[in-house]
Amino acid sequence: MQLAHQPSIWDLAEEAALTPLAGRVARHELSAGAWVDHLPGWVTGSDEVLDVLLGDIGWREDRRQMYEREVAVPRLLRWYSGQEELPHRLLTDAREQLNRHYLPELGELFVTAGMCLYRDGRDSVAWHGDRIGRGRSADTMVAIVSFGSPRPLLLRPAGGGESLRFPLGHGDLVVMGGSCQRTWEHCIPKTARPVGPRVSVQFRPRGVA
Ligand SMILES: O=C(O)CCC(=O)C(=O)O
Ligand SMILES: [Fe+2]
Repeated sequence: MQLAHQPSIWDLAEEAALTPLAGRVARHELSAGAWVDHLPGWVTGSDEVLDVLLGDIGWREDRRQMYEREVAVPRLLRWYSGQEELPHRLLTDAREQLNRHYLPELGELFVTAGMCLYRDGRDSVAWHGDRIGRGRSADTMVAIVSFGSPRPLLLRPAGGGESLRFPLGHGDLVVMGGSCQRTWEHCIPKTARPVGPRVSVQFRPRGVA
């Protein structure tokens, strides 16, 4: 006699998938030719992706050049050059779908994947633009897919001003485009609220960081 199939956690976990971008992603025009596209819930079934990202994928502490000086960055980093296979096929599919959607406007491909792990509310990144490389002088795009605990991405005009707040939850997409890296700054502020880990995956064209 065969035993009845016991449901396991794998039967309950929803398989990670992408939802369509076209006609659903909302564009927010900022000043000076900068814009932000936002699509909450772009990825469904994100738990299995987060599980992989929170595993041993080679996270390391890093230092990064910001504001013309080197500052300690309170978060862990993992960089994928574009040659190296990404740790979950959903991320490879995500880059492909972003390329199909944005290529006509961007004129080149998203290649690299920079990943940041914010272990808790004490991890953060200070106000900055992604201005190492071509983002300093030319329009470009940085596409961010967020997994895990929601954290807000704040944007303000470079040099200061009122800030805009984009909540980034599990499976959400935000794309910073146009002059955003030159004329605006962004940050992930610290929070005293008890928050779990968050992983940000940022796709950029070659030569933008
Ligand atoms: O955590 C994020 O989503 C943003 C990270 C970021 O701005 C950066 O690493 O340049
Ligand atoms: Fe950034």
